[in-house]
Amino acid sequence: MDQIVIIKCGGSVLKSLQPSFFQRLKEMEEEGKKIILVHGGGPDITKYMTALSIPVQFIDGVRRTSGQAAETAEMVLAGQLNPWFVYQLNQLGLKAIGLNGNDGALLECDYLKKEQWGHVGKVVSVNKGTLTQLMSAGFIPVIASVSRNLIGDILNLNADTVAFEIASAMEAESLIFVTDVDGILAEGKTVEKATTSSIRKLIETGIITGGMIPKVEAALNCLQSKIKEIQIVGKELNGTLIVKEEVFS
Ligand SMILES: Nc1ncnc2c1ncn2[C@@H]1O[C@H](COP(=O)(O)OP(=O)(O)O)[C@@H](O)[C@H]1O
Ligand SMILES: CC(=O)N[C@@H](CCC(=O)OP(=O)(O)O)C(=O)O
Repeated sequence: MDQIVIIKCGGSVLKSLQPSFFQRLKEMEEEGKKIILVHGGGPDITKYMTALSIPVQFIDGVRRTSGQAAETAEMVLAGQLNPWFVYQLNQLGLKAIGLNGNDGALLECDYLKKEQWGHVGKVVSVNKGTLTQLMSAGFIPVIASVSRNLIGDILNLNADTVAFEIASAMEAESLIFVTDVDGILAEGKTVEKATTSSIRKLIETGIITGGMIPKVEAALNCLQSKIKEIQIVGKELNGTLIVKEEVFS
């Protein structure tokens, strides 16, 4: 079976991805790996919300999303960043195709908890067929983390969570989170290897906060599924490897 690699690019880093990143994608393709890209766009959504005087609120790295905030998220993610990213990839000779959760009925979504989070969505199911057909035709799917539910309400999806859901549904071999820091940092240094218990401790002690929380939670969920390799890395692709608890004999 094809080895599938999911790469999630955070909004924090999307616009400053380096040639080495795109080169690595090409190498992975040459190695016969199938790539799926997922992207966020938190900073740009915040920028446009601020310009439109829409209040911005994050709780543990997840945006509380009003109806207007959801409209902004859809405009920015599916209307602007996704075409921009697809364009960059195509320019470099990678055959990319842009999708949001609606395209090819890719993501079935519903409200996470409307009274608490507003228009934040959760992924109910992933349409594997949409992705496998595109990949068989030689495309790299590039997925924006926004979708609509069955009655057409816009749902803002955290891109780290979407990356995990896609990785899990596609039985991916690895999931790589690319962000604006070289992995999980503690006392100013990269934690090279993290396990469930070390991550829990770093959250409890307030070392992991904000936007790193959805990432490590997605990583911990990956450890429960069959995904073998999970990394959180910076632009140069150096960072933290997340592994199951080490067994000491
Ligand atoms: N222990 C930690 N190590 C590294 N980054 C952390 C940590 N705790 C919080 N963060 C924050 O998480 C941010 C990355 O998350 P986020 O801004 O949501 O990025 P992205 O847009 O890539 O998803 C870092 O820039 C940093 O400010
Ligand atoms: C519900 C929720 O938090 N949605 C995110 C979607 C974008 C995202 O996840 O962007 P990053 O990858 O840059 O963090 C948001 O509104 O910021």
